[in-house]
Amino acid sequence: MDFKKLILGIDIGTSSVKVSLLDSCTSKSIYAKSVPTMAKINPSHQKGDEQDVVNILKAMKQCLKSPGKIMEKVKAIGICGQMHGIVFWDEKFVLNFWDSEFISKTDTFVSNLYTWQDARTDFQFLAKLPKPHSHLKAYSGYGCNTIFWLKENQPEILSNFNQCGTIQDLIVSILCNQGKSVMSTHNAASWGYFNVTDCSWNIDILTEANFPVHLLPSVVQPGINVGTLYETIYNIPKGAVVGVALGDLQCSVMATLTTMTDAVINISTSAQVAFIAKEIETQCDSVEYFPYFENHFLAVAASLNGGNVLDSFVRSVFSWVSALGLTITEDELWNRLLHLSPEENLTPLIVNPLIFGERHNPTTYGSLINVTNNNLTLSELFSGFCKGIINNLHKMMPREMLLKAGIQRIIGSGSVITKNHIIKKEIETCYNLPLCVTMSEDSAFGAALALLKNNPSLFN
Ligand SMILES: Nc1ncnc2c1ncn2[C@@H]1O[C@H](COP(=O)(O)OP(=O)(O)O)[C@@H](O)[C@H]1O
Ligand SMILES: O=C(CO)[C@@H](O)[C@H](O)[C@H](O)[C@H](O)COP(=O)(O)O
Repeated sequence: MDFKKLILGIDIGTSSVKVSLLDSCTSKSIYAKSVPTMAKINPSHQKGDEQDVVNILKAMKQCLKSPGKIMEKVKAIGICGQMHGIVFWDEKFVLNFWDSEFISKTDTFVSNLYTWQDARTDFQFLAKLPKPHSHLKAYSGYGCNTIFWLKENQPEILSNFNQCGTIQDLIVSILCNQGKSVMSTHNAASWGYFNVTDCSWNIDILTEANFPVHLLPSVVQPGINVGTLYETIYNIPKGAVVGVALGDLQCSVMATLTTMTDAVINISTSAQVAFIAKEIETQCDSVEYFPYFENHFLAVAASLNGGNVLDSFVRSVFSWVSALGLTITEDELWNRLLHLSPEENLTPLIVNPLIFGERHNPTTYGSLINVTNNNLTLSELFSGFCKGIINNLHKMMPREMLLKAGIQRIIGSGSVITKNHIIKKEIETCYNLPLCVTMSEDSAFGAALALLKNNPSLFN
C-alpha cells in the first residue's frame, strides 16, 4: 500500500519502549513494535527506583530501526512516556548525542532516571516539605520531590547537570538537538509544585525552600511543536516535526477513547482507571485531576500496583523453582500461569496486592486473607493477585463514581489487560459495565494521534 504521510508515535514505558506508525489519511496504525528496556538498575538508595538511560535509548533505537524504508514517509513525531520521573543531563549530552564517539562517554553527562516508583522521599521526608499551591498533591516519586531529596542528600547530582526533564523530554531534546529542556503541562503537573490553572511552577514557594528553580524546564501546552528532527535517522527525514512530550496516561486515553461516556482502564507496569472531566473535583483522596487536552482534565485513580505486582509474583515463583534445583524460563512461567485452569474453592483465597503501597496510603502493604488447607495453590495465588489488582482499582474509583460521571462503557488497554483473561473477567465483575478491550492501540499510537489532531494542516 502507498502511504503518503505517516506520524511516528513513541512511548517510553517503565518496562518497554513502544513505537507505532499512524497513517494520517485513515488515522489507523499500520505498524507497531515494542522492545523491553531492561533498564532497571540497583538504586543508590534502598527505597529508590532507578533506570539506566542508555539502556532506554538503546531500546528506542532498536524500535526505530525495525520499520525500515517506510520511515521515509514520516512527517512528524509524537512522544510520550512514564510520568512523574526525572532525569538530569548536561546540554553537551544532547548537543553531542549524534556524534558516535561521544556515546561511550555518556555517563558523565546524564544521570540515571529516578522513576515514578522511587520511594526515597518517604512519609517523614515529605512531611518536611512546603505545601504546593496546586489542586494536585506532590507524592513520592514526583520530580520536584526527588530534587528536594537530592538537594539534601546528593547535591552533586544537581550541580553536575544543567538540565532536567522526564525521560520523554530528554528524548525530544535529543531528536531536535536542543540543549534546553521544554515540557508539557502533562509532565509538569506530574512533578508536583505546578499550578495547572495559570500554567506555572510554584516559584515563590520553591525559592523560599531553597529549591534550585533554575533547573525547572519551561512549560508549554500539549499539542505545541517544539522543534524538528535534527538529522535523518533510521530513514526518518531530517526536518520532521517533533511535538512536546506528553504523558503516557493522557496518550493511552487519547488512543482508546471515542466518547465522553467511556472510561479507560489501562494496565501495564502500573494501573489506572480514568475518564475525561470538564471540571476538577477534590473530594476523593485516591482520584486526581491531571491536565488532558483543550482545557479538559483526566479524572484518574492511578495505582502503583499493576503489572509490576504480577511481575514480582512471577519473579518469586521463578526463584522458588530455581531454589528447588528445577529450571524454567521466565517466559514459559508467564505462559503457564496465564493458562492455568481456574479453580472453584468454597473459601477462595483473597489477595490484597498492595506490595508497592499507594500514593494516598503509602504505609499499608499487601496481605493474604482466607488461607485454608486447600486454597494455597499456584492457580489461586496467581488469580488472587490478578483479581486483587482490579479490586484495588475499584476501591480507588468505584463503579458509582463512573455512573455519576455518566460513564456507560469501559475500554481496556495495556499489555497486561490484553494478555490476561482473569483480569478482563474481574473488570466486568467489579464494574458491571460493558468492557471493550483494544488489542493494539496504546500510548505510542495516542502520541501520534494527538500530534495529528493538533496539526491538521501538516497533513493536508
Ligand atoms: N513474558 C511475559 N508475558 C506476559 N506478561 C508479561 C511478561 N513479561 C512482563 N509481563 C507483564 O507486562 C508488564 C509490563 O508491560 P509493558 O506494556 O511492557 O509496560 P510499560 O508500558 O509500563 O513499559 C509487566 O509489569 C508484567 O506484568
Ligand atoms: O502514575 C500515573 C498517573 O499519576 C500513571 O497513570 C502514569 O501513566 C505513569 O506514567 C505510569 O505510572 C507509568 O506508566 P507505565 O509505564 O506503567 O505504562
